[in-house]
Amino acid sequence: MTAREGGGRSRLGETGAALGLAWRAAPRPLLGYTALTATAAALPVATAWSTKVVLDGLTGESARVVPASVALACLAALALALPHACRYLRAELGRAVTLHAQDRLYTAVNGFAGLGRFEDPAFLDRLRLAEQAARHTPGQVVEGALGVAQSAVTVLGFVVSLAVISPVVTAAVLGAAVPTLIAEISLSHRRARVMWKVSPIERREIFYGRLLGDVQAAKEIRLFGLGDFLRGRMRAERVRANEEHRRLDRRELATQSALSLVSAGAAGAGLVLAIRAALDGAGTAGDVSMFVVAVAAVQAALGSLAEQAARTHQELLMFGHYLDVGRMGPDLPPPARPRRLPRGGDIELRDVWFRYGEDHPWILRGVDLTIPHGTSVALVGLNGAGKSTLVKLLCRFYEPTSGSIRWGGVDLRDVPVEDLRRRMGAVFQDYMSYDFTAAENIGLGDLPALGDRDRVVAAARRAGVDDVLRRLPRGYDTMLSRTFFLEADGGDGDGPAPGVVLSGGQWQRLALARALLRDDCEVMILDEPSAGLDARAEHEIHRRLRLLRAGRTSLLISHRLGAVRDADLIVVLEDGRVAEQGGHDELCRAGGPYAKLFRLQAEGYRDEVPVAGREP
Ligand SMILES: Nc1ncnc2c1ncn2[C@@H]1O[C@H](COP(=O)(O)OP(=O)(O)OP(=O)(O)O)[C@@H](O)[C@H]1O
Repeated sequence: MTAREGGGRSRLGETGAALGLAWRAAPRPLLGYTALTATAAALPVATAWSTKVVLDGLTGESARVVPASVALACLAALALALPHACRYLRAELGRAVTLHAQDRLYTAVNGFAGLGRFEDPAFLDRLRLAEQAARHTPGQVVEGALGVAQSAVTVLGFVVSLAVISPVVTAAVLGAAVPTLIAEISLSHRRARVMWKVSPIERREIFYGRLLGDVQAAKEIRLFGLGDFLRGRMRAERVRANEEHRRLDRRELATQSALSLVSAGAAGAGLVLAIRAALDGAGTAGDVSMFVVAVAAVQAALGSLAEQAARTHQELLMFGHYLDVGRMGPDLPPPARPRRLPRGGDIELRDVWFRYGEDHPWILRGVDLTIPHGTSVALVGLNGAGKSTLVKLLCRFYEPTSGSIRWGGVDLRDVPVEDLRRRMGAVFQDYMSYDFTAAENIGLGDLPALGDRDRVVAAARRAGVDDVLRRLPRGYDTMLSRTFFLEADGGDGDGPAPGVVLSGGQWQRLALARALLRDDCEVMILDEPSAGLDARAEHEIHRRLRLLRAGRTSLLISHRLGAVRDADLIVVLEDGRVAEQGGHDELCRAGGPYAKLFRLQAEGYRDEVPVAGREP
């Protein structure tokens, strides 16, 4: 169990951080809310004293019945108005704090330059709890802290009032509240532990829920009849989570019922004593009223104090996850002495070893490779050979486990990662299809060009997708989504225009256009850029890419060897090592793995071409 789950750390720092965040997000609502809470804290004590004076006035023990009655009426009006004002300020505070906290959280998340953390289940659980905490916790901590302060002021006021009447009963009432406080804090620890425990369960449940509603998954789910299977799994996860929550609820029920009995016993005994004292002439009717109100109020305030303290404590445990994500620091250590990437250098991999984690197998086992500047290099190899992994290392999504990658002699680890990525363009195998308009889908490749329609169209032309996009219902402004409407369409009299779904190959060309938008990039990475294209489109794309590659370094991964044969250098990866490299003719002559693969593919094509004059 970690310190976070066990809650062994002091919560003082976290309280300070949450209050600081609330102060920075919304100082005025915070001040207003604090002032109203202070008023609400004093209200019950003032009301009880006014009631006592009125009652004593009615029985002839006091002459201040009229001013006390007026005060009572004013206090009643205030008691009615206060909750509404409090609710408004609380909501205002909550909105501002959520905005601020979420923004900070995702700024921190965007700061993680690598991919490793996003593949770590412990990090994903922490992030989920941090997201929850960002949405609710700072506001609830403020509410809880002020609630605790309010209850403490109320308790103090009544304890003083009660002590004037009976010190013994005061001690008994206070004593009965101590176990409540301890039990509530212990329960809050347990609640936080349960939340940590059910987090992976709930993440899986969310995953199943998303699958069941996902348009891309819908085809396979229906075809393979997976709906009930997935629903069953989702249900099973909820049942498991419910079981954990139920166990906790039962423990709470038992503890809190026992503690309520203790409190009720103390209050009953005190009441008997107060009535007997009044009957014996040792007190007034006002004293009895004061006593009854004070005991009830002290118990209620102590109960509320314990509950607020426990809830705040639990929120702080969750808030710890939020703070942890913010304090994680960079996943890729920034260079101690940053260096500039030289223009136009070769890229060299020197004895690069890589595995995704300590308990994962080696994927790259001592890769030595030079990618000369301005050349086109093709990377080929069987599935799982490590081609995409090598590309991910070039983009510095991960660091080599050992060895180094140099650009013009400069180790990539010595270069700020943003500088490196600014010099690169890429189409990944698992490219993104954003639920945005067609123009935005391309413009995201270079944000300054997002509103530059000429550049967007030029990139679409280069990727051979311009015609397709022009023919869409709203041209480049068509929403490429069946999930969202174009926001600007929301108020149209005819109703919003539905989005459009592109074909796989059209999406792929769009992804290519996105990469090509960065026309000044020095290294272009194309990981299977034509896997989804028809033969004519593939031929056309490769012709265009050859033109575009001129003068810049390109790295092409493809299983279609016909597409890579004109590359300046073909590199064959096998078992995490460079098995051979050279030009197409040279490798064919060598008769190694490339030649075998090429022959295999060529034979496949030969068989499909019917011989003229003969029936197939
Ligand atoms: N994020 C990851 N975490 C753990 N293992 C991974 C990850 N990504 C890839 N691998 C593993 O690394 C190996 C190489 O994968 P990689 O995607 O680099 O191969 P590839 O040569 O590009 O294959 P393909 O031709 O099928 O695209 C595979 O065995 C894969 O299971």
